[in-house]
Amino acid sequence: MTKIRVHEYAKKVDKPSKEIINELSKMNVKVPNHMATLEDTDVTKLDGIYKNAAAGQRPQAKSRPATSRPAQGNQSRPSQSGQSRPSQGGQTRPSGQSQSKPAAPSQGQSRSQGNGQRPTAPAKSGSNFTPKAAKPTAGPGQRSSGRPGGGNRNGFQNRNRKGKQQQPVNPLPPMPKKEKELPAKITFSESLTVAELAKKLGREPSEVIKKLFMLGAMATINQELDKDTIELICAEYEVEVEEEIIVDKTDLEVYFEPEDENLNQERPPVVTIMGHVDHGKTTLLDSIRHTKVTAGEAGGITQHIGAYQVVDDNDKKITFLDTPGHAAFTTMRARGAKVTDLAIIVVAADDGVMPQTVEAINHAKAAEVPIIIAVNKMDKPSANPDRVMQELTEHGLVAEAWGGDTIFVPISALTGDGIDSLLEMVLLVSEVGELKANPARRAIGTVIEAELDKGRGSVATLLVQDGTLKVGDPIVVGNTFGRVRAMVSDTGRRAKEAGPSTPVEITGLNDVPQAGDRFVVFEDEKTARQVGETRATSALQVQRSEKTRVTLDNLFDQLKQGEMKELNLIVKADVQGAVEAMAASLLKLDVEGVNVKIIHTGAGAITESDIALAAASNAIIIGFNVRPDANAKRAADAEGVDIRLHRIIYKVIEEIEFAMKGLLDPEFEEKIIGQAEIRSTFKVSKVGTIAGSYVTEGKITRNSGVRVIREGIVVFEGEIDTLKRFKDDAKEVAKGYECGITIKNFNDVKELDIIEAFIMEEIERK
Ligand SMILES: Nc1nc2c(ncn2[C@@H]2O[C@H](COP(=O)(O)OP(=O)(O)OP(=O)(O)O)[C@@H](O)[C@H]2O)c(=O)[nH]1
Repeated sequence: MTKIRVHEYAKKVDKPSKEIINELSKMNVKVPNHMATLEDTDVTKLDGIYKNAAAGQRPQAKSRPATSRPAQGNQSRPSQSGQSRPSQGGQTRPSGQSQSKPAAPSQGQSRSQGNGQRPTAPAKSGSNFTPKAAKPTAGPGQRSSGRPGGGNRNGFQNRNRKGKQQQPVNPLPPMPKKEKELPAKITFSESLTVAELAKKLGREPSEVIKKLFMLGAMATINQELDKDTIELICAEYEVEVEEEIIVDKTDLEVYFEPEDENLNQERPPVVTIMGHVDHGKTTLLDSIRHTKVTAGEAGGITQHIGAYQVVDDNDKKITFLDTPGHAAFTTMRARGAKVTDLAIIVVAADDGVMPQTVEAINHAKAAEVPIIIAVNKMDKPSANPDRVMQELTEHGLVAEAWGGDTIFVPISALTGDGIDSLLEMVLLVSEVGELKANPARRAIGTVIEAELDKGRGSVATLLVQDGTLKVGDPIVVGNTFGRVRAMVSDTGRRAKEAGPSTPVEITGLNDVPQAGDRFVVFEDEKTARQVGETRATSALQVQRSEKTRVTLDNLFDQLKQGEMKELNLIVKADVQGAVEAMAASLLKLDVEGVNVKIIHTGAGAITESDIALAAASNAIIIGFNVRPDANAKRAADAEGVDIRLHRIIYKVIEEIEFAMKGLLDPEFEEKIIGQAEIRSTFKVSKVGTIAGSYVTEGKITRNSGVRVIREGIVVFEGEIDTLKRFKDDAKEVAKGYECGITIKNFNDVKELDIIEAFIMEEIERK
């Protein structure tokens, strides 16, 4: 509401400004002139006097229809109409007095005023009052019957006998507005403007402003109020207030906030086995799986889904993440530690602590995961567990036997010795960690592995970290979504549900998520779809903006480094894990002057869109265990896109490294410098055939390369042996001159052959 000036108000109520100024002065409000602005509080007071007119004509028009029942109005209308009744009854219409009263009910909106005035209208104009009322302001004079007319007349009377009028008017303002009931509670997020708060409270903004003023704060209607002020005002009204924290539904991390701990139950620990190459990770994982899983599952064939669960002799479960052990998979292993409760670090007793042992320790420490050291290969005569313990103290892992708190378990992954006690220790450590989850909640967890399966579509191995995942659940996985169509357990059996710490393979997603992505089950499919789609869109946007940023960075780098080169790669592999491992290794390639940029990665076949991207960005495509489909092959041929297909990771890396080094060699481009036409040939013993030529274009130089062209076909390409002008050797012969040319290792020159001379020029790298 903007502030109103005296003359504006006067116009509104159809009174002279002077009268308004007088009224104000009676209220002890001093205004200098008709241009003065009125405070909201003063307007409210004036409204108390002039409400009838101030309410404007529109409300009257609305209330018209009601006037057709003025007679019954008497019985039917409550309060205000009641007040007007006596006057109607007594003095009948003509009078201003009778109307002045109804006019007064200050805020009484259209309806109530209408009631008050109704009697006048019907009395004078009968049935035709309605149309007239539609043009309210026109002629108050003629339209004495119309509402505005009535209003005016009121006004006259007001003006004429202000004194008398004042009496009845003044008592009325106190007559409270029909105040809306206050709400029991209001909510807001971050802040509210005065107007918004007033609306929520069902009060006039002016009232809230007044309250603020009383509290010592000057505020305008559009002013933002902070949390404290909102609380203060609400306290004044005794209304409960609550700040709503706006939750980003699409942020999956939000769902990982711990819920009510009382509902939590014990859950199996999730364990990752890490260690140096050849120290026995795979053997240990296999050994555990075979002794425990297959023993329990009579004849069951364990399928590889990136994780499995074992049950110990006391029916306690342990989940193992079967992360690949190759050094190139560091990325995935590091990620494995994120969902891991406990890390077993395998150290071969005959080999001791090696670089990757240290790396593994650092990953586990970074993830704040307890470590158990499995001293492996104890069956070997060369096993020296003391050395392992000794070496590990340097990395802050001191064995219990030596006064520290790190558990060391001597084992032989090969013979199975010590594995039971290793599992026992795992359970012991996890008991201390009090691993809990609430099987009753909707599932959340992490993707361990995902791939595109020809028959089944997107297949993802999920680790349920909390809650229970069920077939049919609407789910968002990373930037993909869907409904859990089918679930397969680590033992290859169909499952209907999977509780906390259970790995399970699911189908039903619209796309292939990435290893390490979070998943969340939603209440309904619609929400899941919305969240999934929003995430996919924003991921795409981020990807796009990153791409632009990279280009800008490159520009800067190029300026800085003078000659900066980049190798754009697109990496496709059969499984997401391999994609990531390869991408990580490729990014590590360190060839001076060349930057590797992986512009796109993905699991699945090489597609036409990959080719399009490669063509647009001048990229090479690396395919690991995948092939381009027919369309992609055609497109690649057409666009000249280079696709490298491999089955062994290190070969990929080697090849790219080699190519990168090759890229550093200078690049040359052929430049044709001239042409000569052979006019005659001379055979000279010892020298060979001399081509007597006439230079028709450019020049022929002694050191240029030459091509012999016969009827448009290149018959030979080589170097000049001798270039003579008459009997003398010449360095170069220009256009319009004759010369004798012999070509190295080529004597089959013929008359009318064209000799094209070219040089190889070094070109600047792009
Ligand atoms: N004697 C003996 N040999 C073992 C034991 N554990 C593993 N090996 C052998 O050590 C070699 C390497 O074992 P892997 O299990 O492949 O080792 P890894 O750590 O998984 O190796 P990467 O997968 O290459 O990282 C294999 O030849 C195993 O048979 C053990 O307890 N005793």
